[in-house]
Amino acid sequence: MVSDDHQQCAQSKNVCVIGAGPSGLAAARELRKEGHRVVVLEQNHDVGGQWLYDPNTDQTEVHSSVYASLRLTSPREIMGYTDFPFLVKKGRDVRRFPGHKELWLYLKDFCQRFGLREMIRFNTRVEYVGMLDCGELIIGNDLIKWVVKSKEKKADKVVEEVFDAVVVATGHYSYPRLTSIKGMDKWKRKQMHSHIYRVPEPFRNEVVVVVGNSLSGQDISMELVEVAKEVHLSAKSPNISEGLSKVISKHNNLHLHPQIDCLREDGRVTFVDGCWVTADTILYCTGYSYSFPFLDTKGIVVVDDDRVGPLYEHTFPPSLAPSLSFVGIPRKLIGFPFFESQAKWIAQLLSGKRTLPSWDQMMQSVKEFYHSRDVAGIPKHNTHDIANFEYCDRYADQIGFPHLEEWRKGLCISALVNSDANLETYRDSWDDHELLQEALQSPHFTQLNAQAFD
Ligand SMILES: Cc1cc2nc3c(=O)[nH]c(=O)nc-3n(C[C@H](O)[C@H](O)[C@H](O)COP(=O)(O)OP(=O)(O)OC[C@H]3O[C@@H](n4cnc5c(N)ncnc54)[C@H](O)[C@@H]3O)c2cc1C
Repeated sequence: MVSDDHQQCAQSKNVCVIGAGPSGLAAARELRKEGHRVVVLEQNHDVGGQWLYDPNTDQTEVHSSVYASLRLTSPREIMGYTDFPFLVKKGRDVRRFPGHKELWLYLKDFCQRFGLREMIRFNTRVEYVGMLDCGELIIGNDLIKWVVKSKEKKADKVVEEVFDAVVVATGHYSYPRLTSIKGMDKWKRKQMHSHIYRVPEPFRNEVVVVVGNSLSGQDISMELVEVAKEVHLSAKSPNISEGLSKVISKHNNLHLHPQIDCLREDGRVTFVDGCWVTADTILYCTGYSYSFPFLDTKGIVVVDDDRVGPLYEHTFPPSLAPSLSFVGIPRKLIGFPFFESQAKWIAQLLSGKRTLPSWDQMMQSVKEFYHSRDVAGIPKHNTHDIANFEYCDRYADQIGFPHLEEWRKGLCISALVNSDANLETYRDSWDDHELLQEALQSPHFTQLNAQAFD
């Protein structure tokens, strides 16, 4: 284990990071590097967040939505943190798109390498975060302090602590986004969300309706067809990818339908085109909602139709910055390096090395961002979908963080294009060999390779 060099910073703060998933780990590391005193509170028994697979779905609250067969949708080369490549390791899952466990092991290696575990209190769930009542509310400056109440598993006692700053890194793939369908409450057969789907076996010989054809909907349908009697995939749009069309034409028991119109008490599921099937199970692959049940900001930060706001650059609520921040809110970007850039920014703001724009400027920026999304016809619930490398580079510029390497961008796009055309095979067969060579010959792999596991 080699710990990072810690800076002596003039304004060292007591910081609580909530969550030890990929974004919380990046935050903890950068905060400590900057000289802050860091405590990470993690409800689970280990690091990894989504990547800590949890086969038990019968308990009331499960964090991870990862299913047993899940393999990465992005190639491993683009997944790593900027100075810790996600290398192929002997005796492990060496595939380019490895299974979920390999990413979990990578995150454990990351913690080991940089000595992060010592900052983490495991099995400790945060139940409340709120501003310390200082008599009057002092908004927008350093004097806000935060009360964090947490509870250790199997202990009754709630521990109350006060911090100078809180970084929320609790992820957003754990609270199912449920659709509302006519007759849903009266439909007596099995209805479940992909959040608690793990293996196909319980659906053997069943007729299953899968709602939603996003990544999980497609993946799960593809494995269900091997055991279920029939799989009926209900998609919002009739425009499906070439890859999905190929899969459907290959399997006699996989059928595509439009949206569901209503559910009937006798088990019928009727689609908007009038077709119907009698199903045993409806599996909702309808995505996830942002939720921070522990967070009390007196209404300053709210979640409105999956818009968490107002957040300056998806990270800081202007009225509470920099003492309250969020890492990992944006979707549809290359996650780990972005989390690092967010973490660095937060750490440097807290130490006083950098300053934020004025409250007015931050609010104006948020407003302009919302307006640009409205004009582009992007629904509010997709506020945090970035899908834009330029945004990541602009974000990085604010703190002098390196831009995403061109090969990272290229490999990300080639995987997306390949999955679109070859849904069933893209994780095992590809044609981006030149880009891959470029990546493997880049400093990320050639210079950091030796350091990563020395
Ligand atoms: C099915 C699925 C497939 C995915 N595939 C990919 C992929 O191929 N590539 C990719 O880049 N991303 C993928 N993702 C996205 C994935 O979520 C991110 O890679 C990453 O895990 C986000 O990290 P995070 O730390 O922000 O959140 P998480 O990984 O969710 O970690 C949050 C942590 O916070 C903890 N926590 C939450 N609430 C509390 C509390 N109250 N108190 C204490 N601790 C708390 C949780 O236990 C958890 O450890 C996938 C997600 C899902 C669900």
